[in-house]
Amino acid sequence: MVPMNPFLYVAASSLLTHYVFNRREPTTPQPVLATIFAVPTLWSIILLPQFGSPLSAVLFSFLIYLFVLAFSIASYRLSPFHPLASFPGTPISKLTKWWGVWETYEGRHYLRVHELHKKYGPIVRVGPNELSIADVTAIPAVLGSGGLPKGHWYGSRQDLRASKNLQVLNGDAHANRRRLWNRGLSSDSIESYSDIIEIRAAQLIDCLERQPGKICLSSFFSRFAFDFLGDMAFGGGFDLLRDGDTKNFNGIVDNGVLVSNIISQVPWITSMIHWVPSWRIGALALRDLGYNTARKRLNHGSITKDLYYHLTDDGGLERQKPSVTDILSDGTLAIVAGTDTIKTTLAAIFYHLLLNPTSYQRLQDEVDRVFPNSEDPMDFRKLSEMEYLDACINETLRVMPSVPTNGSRRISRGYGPRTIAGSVIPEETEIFVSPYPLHRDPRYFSPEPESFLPERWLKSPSSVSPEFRQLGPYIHNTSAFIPFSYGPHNCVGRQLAYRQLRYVVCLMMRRFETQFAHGFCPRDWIEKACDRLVLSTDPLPVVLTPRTNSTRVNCGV
Ligand code: HEM
Repeated sequence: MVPMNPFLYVAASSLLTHYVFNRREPTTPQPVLATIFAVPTLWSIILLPQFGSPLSAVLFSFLIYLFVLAFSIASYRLSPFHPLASFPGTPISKLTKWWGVWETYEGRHYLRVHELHKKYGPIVRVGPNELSIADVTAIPAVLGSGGLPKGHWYGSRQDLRASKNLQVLNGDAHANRRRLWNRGLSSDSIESYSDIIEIRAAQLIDCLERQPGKICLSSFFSRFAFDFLGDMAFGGGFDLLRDGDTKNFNGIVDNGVLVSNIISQVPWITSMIHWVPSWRIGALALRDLGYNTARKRLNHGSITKDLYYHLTDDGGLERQKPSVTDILSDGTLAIVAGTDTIKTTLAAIFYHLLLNPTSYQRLQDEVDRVFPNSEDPMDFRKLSEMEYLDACINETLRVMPSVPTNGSRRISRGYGPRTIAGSVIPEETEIFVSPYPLHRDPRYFSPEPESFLPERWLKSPSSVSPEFRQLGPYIHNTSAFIPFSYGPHNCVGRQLAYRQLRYVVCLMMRRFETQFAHGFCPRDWIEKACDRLVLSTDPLPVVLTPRTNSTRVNCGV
């Protein structure tokens, strides 16, 4: 029998669709698209006798169905009945994740989330089913061992047609792969990569000495990072300092990570990446760069004990050899994780030092004191004892962590609610614990948490200036300092990163006086830093002047 009131029937099927999707949240677009196409199509056939014209029946069914579905979803998400209703946030963030897509596209997502925390406090609803928590107690509870498994955010980091890389794995599979990475980045392995740091850093200085006038410092840091990573992980192969970025490796990484970062806001569309040509090209180019580089390395076999020597278990320490497809998928991760982070951090260190001449001078003095003879080799042990150098590096990673957001964790269905940072959080909630808002929280870093003040890291009271003490009460909670994340999924390259950063910064300070280039606007540079998982910055134009013995004396040695 034809229904008396077609509106009610179509509307009821919309509400039923919402109920079903709410109970069994789809993780791929296919069931969503199939349902919202199939249900109104069916109604238009049933209602055809009532409307006479097929066009009117189709229009009516689709309009009513989609309108009621959208209305129902929106009302539920904004209603007091939603499981996350008690958590503050803007109406738009409660309503949809598409605001996050836009902000991510613009690269401002990390700044918006920080603003939301400043306005609403430590727990903020940043999506219909997502919270951002900026509270130190959430770090072990969410990211620590015994914390939560990775959330849907990580799904978008995965090429669906390939093996999972280390970053997206969970549980035992992650622990097994991580063991290989741990060996490749253990203290002994890092010791063996020190020669590569020295050679590539010397080549960087050589290149810079040959550049007259204004140069883009970040571009040279990027070349250094690529060349070092290529030698350390794949036994060589990039040589950007020698040839320039002729194959556009930087562009490939930038485009590839932009795509996955946008998709990570709405991970259920990951499989649609292949429907949008520019996304597909960007993602595939990055995947191919990682695959081909790793494949070439595997074909050559292990000549030195590089990272891939350990990832392929050429030392024969595992009961079962890792599979080739798994090893290949880690190639892209190695490139993205080990190049952009170093480039951005080096550029950010110089940016902050140049903006703060007192800090620059104090670091210069320390460098000249520890290495008084400009030709002496730099001993890595001495570098790790340079308190002010580490203070500058840590302060940069605090105010401008090169990974400002981190991936999400999730309370899985069936595991019940969890109490985190004093609040009961229902299951099926995605949770972000991000460095950026934590590092700028006055409860953890004071005085002036938003300012670059390396002195806050100095341990002995005698090294802290009276000016610093006058700024206000001192709070320094390093438990809230997580630029390398925390727990079993933290950065496996942390120690290697410090080694590179210390060496390059110190060598640059020994060899050059650095100034911002004429006309450079520091404010624009920092405001344009975009979150692409790793912060992506504009070029950093500077002028370098080689230091002579007389300038060293003038600098207080
Ligand atoms: C300043 C430099 C660096 C910073 C700030 C940094 C930061 C991070 C962060 C925050 C994560 C966790 C990302 C997530 O939420 O999943 C991570 C993971 C990772 N990083 Fe780094 N990183 C740096 C340098 C490096 C270097 C030099 C390597 C060497 C190749 C490296 C390799 C990795 C790998 C393989 C992972 C994945 C670990 C896992 O999932 O178990 N990183 N890094």
